[in-house]
Amino acid sequence: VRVVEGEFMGENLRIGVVVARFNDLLTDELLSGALDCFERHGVERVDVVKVPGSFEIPLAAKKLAESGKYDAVLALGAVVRGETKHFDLVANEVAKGVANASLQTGVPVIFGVITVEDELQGLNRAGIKSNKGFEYAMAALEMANLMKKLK
Ligand SMILES: O=c1[nH]c(NC[C@H](O)[C@H](O)[C@H](O)CO)c([N+](=O)[O-])c(=O)[nH]1
Repeated sequence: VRVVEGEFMGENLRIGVVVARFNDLLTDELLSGALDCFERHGVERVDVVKVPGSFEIPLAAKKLAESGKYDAVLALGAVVRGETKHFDLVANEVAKGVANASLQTGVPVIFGVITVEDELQGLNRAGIKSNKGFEYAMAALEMANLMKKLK
């Protein structure tokens, strides 16, 4: 049996990050966790693109992916149901948009958008209990390295 999987080395990788400003109390934490992960794995170059909200992530993510300049793109956002009536609309559109950006370009686009009931749940995922940003960055590293093996 031959198992193919991506390692976590960051040397020679170029990663693009798209982060939404909406709920930046949470997304700033996700971003710092992701940047910490990339730095500690020796990623050579990380470019960060900021967008107003999660709904705008797919367009920016697709632009980065189709530029051919990145081995993987990480999408970071926080959709909080809380006061939002169109929580499901935003969350579903972002998930679909991120998946399409990846499939249409052949570049891994990691779905790092936390969808939570309220701010506290968000904070638990953005630093109190764990930092999902770091975890999503690991997925970006693994997929970037895996793609190089599948070429
Ligand atoms: O990233 C988010 N954007 C949100 N809305 C903004 C949306 O992403 C767009 O930026 C906006 O609709 C303009 O296109 C959110 N809510 O509506 O609650 C949210 O929870 N998270």
